[in-house]
Amino acid sequence: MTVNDDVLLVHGGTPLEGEIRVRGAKNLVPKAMVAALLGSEPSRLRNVPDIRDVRVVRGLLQLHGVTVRPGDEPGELVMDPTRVESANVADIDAHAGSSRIPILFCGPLLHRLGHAFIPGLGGCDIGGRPIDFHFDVLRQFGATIEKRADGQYLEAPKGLRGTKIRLPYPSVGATEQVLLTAVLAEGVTELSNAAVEPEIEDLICVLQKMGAIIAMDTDRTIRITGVEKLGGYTHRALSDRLEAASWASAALATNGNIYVRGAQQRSMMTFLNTYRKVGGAFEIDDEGIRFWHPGGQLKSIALETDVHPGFQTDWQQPLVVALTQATGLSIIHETVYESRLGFTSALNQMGAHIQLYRECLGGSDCRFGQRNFLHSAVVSGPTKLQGADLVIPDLRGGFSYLIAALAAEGTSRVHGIDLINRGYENFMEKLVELGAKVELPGKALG
Ligand SMILES: CC(=O)N[C@H]1[C@@H](OP(=O)(O)OP(=O)(O)OC[C@H]2O[C@@H](n3ccc(=O)[nH]c3=O)[C@H](O)[C@@H]2O)O[C@H](CO)[C@@H](O)[C@@H]1O
Ligand SMILES: C=C(OP(=O)(O)O)C(=O)O
Repeated sequence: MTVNDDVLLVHGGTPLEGEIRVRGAKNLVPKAMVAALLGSEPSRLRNVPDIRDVRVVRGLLQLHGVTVRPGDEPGELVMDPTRVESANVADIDAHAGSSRIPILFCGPLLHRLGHAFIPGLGGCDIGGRPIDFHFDVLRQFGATIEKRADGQYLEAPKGLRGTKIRLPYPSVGATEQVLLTAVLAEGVTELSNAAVEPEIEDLICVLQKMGAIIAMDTDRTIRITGVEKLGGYTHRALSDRLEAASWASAALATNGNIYVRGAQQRSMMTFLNTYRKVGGAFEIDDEGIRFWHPGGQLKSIALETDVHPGFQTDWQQPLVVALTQATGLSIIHETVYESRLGFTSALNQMGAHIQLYRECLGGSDCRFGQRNFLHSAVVSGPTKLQGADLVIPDLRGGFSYLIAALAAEGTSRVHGIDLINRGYENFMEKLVELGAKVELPGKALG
């Protein structure tokens, strides 16, 4: 196990109380930035958070000749794609392993340049995360793909043509790949079994503003009529429902009370239902949502993660920490990623009782049943948590460790906290604002 030297000391036992603000969604903003590459005019994106995934895409856009500059209001980016060019492969390679987003440059670069080079992808280590659907759909559009030692090289010798596609699973990334490719492809594309996450709907809104023709049916079918040219867009990114839910779970696990400015009910309905079943309280107004622990015992639940409108997998890890404080047995069935429960072993070291299973517990069979994946969990609670030495494994697992450390008695040393900057804007400042007792050894906070 690698122990990074960026360590946060967390002195637990203080309820998180106060107000924080979430901005644009990590899972939308970088994709809307890629969409700007398809336009013949500058685009303006608002509500952009200062997170690493945004910086990575900004760097990639600039490598391809797109100028990116701050706009008039805080959190606004203006992207001018009028001089798109091939990037130096050696420079692009510096972005290898940085995030999942580079794969989404395929369609836009094929349209703009006729070829694309995509470095190796990063993202959270929570399963195999293959990209076979992406390459299958790109081939259907007419692309050729050559695997090279340092990445993938793509060409579209005869241009890209609309096609009929059915995804084997409603993958978010593969759906975005189809959208970003089909909008400028010749003719009509029909995508069935598409992902319909709120971030995908928002990306469709961005593309429609640029001049695309996209129809969404109620049965996971999306029809895209290719157009010859797209313009720019002005768009305010939808807010980050994943970050909002993380703070909601933190409020529950620490007996706290947090007003999350920017949180939106519409994209969080499934989370809110679950929060209420566990015994958490919330109040919604026009500007955000207040989440709190209303006192008394939390209730155990059976929970299955799923594609939208189901319970989003990125909500799972932070909520599991709160479930260690619920009375009785909670069952978690993770059906989106085969290895997203490994983070629980550190919670057990802190005093939690969580047992993992290979079987599909909790109702339905998933792709991972009868295989060698520990993808179900039984959480038995409530259990007192004790401070520990923790090494952050992935983005949401990392935030979960912060929550656990804040809820625990005593002091925890949380290693590798820089990873959290990938998806949580200014999280340390927010923790301090909420009254958390945290220290960066040798540095002042707050
Ligand atoms: C940057 C971003 O937006 N990340 C989100 C995106 O990830 P991402 O787009 O990578 O997730 P997908 O929806 O594509 O993956 C879902 C499942 O499909 C499988 N799969 C996917 C593609 C493929 O080519 N082959 C394949 O087998 C994956 O291994 C996984 O089991 O959606 C996930 C599901 O809501 C979220 O957890 C991530 O936060
Ligand atoms: C899994 C996640 O992100 P990514 O796809 O960027 O790894 C996440 O945001 O929890």
